[in-house]
Amino acid sequence: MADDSKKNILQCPALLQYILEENSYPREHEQLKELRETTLETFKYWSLMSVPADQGLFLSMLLKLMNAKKTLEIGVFTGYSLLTTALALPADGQIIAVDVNRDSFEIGLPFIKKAGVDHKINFVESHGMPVLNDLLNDGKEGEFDFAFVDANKDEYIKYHELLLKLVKIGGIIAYDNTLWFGTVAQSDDVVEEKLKASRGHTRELNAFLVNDSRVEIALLSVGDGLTLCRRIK
Ligand SMILES: C[S@@+](CC[C@H](N)C(=O)[O-])C[C@H]1O[C@@H](n2cnc3c(N)ncnc32)[C@H](O)[C@@H]1O
Repeated sequence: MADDSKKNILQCPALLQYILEENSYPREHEQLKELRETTLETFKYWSLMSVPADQGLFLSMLLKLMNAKKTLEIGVFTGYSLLTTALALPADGQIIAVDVNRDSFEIGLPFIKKAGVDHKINFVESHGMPVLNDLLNDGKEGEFDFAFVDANKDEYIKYHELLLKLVKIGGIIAYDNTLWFGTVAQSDDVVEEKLKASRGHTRELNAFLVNDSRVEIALLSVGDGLTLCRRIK
């Protein structure tokens, strides 16, 4: 099984294997499967950065239920969540996808092209904050139906303030990894050193969102934790 097993809130490997192998992989788009396998071969352990297949199926259904057309993504890596989004949007859908590293996006790009959805994607090699600020300065307030944030945890709260302006009322902002390997529920002294900083940022984000009356929230225990924020103000 792919490294999906390591960064997942389900702590029961057999159950996770059942969900992935007997439910999600059989329904995964052929190009998503190829992208996932190439990511695993290329990045080995670090392929766990990709959104897992069960979460991908959920995101796809959500985007279709919302009739989403214009979306934002911060944190592309090789493009599993990006290709998932591009496949779910209508033919005239548009995604602004931002990542500081173009090289990993290029690894996934052939599969995005093979799936015939590259025309929906505008990839921007940049940090997330300047792109969001530019969009606001260009008058794109309220233009987006959906935003997916899967990047540097230390800026999620800053992204939130800008995304609340860019995403329309009724639209959804989704934050990935909001359970951070389950460490959010552990005491600091038992958490592995390399996970500590993002654990702190994630706990801060979760506490912030609970008190944010501008959004309705749902923290889903899928993948590594996914928080949906529906803008209501
Ligand atoms: C967990 S991976 C994204 C995985 C991706 N959503 C997928 O399904 O494959 C995180 C990505 O965030 C990018 N990143 C890190 N800091 C960033 C920043 N400040 N702005 C934009 N992207 C950033 C990294 O280069 C990396 O590709």
